[in-house]
Amino acid sequence: QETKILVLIHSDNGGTYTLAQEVAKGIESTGKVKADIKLVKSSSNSSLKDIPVATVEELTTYNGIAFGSPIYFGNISTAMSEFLSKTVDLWSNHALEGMPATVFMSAGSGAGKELAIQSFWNSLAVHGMILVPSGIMGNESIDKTVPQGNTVLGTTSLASLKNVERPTKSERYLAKIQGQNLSKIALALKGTYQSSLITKGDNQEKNIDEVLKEKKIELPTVPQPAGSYEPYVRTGNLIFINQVALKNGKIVNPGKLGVDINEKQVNEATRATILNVLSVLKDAVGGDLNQVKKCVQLTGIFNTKADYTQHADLMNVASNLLVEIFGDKGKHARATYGASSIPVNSSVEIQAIFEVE
Ligand SMILES: Cc1cc2nc3c(=O)[nH]c(=O)nc-3n(C[C@H](O)[C@H](O)[C@H](O)COP(=O)(O)O)c2cc1C
Repeated sequence: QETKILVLIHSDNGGTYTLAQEVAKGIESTGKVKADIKLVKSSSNSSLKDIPVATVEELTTYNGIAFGSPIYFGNISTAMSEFLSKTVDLWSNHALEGMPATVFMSAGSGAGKELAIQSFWNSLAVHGMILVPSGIMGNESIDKTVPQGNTVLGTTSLASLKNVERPTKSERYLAKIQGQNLSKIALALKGTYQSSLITKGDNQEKNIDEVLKEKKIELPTVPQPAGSYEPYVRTGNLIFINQVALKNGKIVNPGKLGVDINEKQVNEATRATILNVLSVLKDAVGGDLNQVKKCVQLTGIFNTKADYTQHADLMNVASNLLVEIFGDKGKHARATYGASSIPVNSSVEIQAIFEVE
């Protein structure tokens, strides 16, 4: 299986992103690891707007994570902190334990730069991640005639010192070798800890009810049809299901993305929708989800504005959950698109086809 490292960042003005690009180059310089740069939240900044947004669920699919954020008051930035606060389920499932991580940060003056990385490390230590420091790696080669953002914990960049280009050449160099170091450690640790890369395979043998219990995923009651149709149709070994974001008789976060609701709210609605799909699927296989042989195809329809293009990121919430539950059997073909309206003002509709025994 391919070795992949996530470079997970928040950036306001692009400083963290510039460092992230160097970290990614360092990761890929080993020739054996692919680096994906993703944001913790979407950005309208022109240099950042095309970077994909990561989901919490996908963190476990990587072999290591390089975290990067601006320093806010000697600490993690607010957006990064918010993202980390959503990883409670991963934490209680020990999902990131033993995975290597490193931290780099973009500073203004550099005030509290080591404190900020150390504080970032607190959260990663609670997750049981293997923290990879920089030590004095590369310090012999940096330009000491100007202040640099080198720290023993990880690279920073002193963005507000204007007499030289920032991040400096030296800071970019340090970021690159920090990435390279993480890459080597990720390769060495690959397969030594229980990431979903391993459990995914295991899940194929595991009882799906146990997987759901372990992951604290509760399936809702089967939604009843709101019109002249069946909740599912089985033809041969294929089951066809269509659902919207109905939960306890109400639509979760109704409306149009970018007008009534934000991406996070659509993500919640998408999770509710795919859980409805699974609930109907369970009903269709007489209560035994172990009979599912394959998720064949998902189609995700989102209520978006005409110029919206990030449907694929929205749909990953559903796709990743299926892989998390069913392992390789959960991998599927997929289509996503935008619609100007969806029945009962749901922000999302999911169509699914499963092959069963
Ligand atoms: C609320 C806030 C607090 C900040 N606190 C610090 C700080 O304690 N130390 C520091 O060096 N820079 C501080 N900065 C400056 C940012 O770290 C700096 O602008 C950083 O380069 C932004 O990274 P970016 O270019 O990726 O957005 C702060 C900025 C903000 C908005």
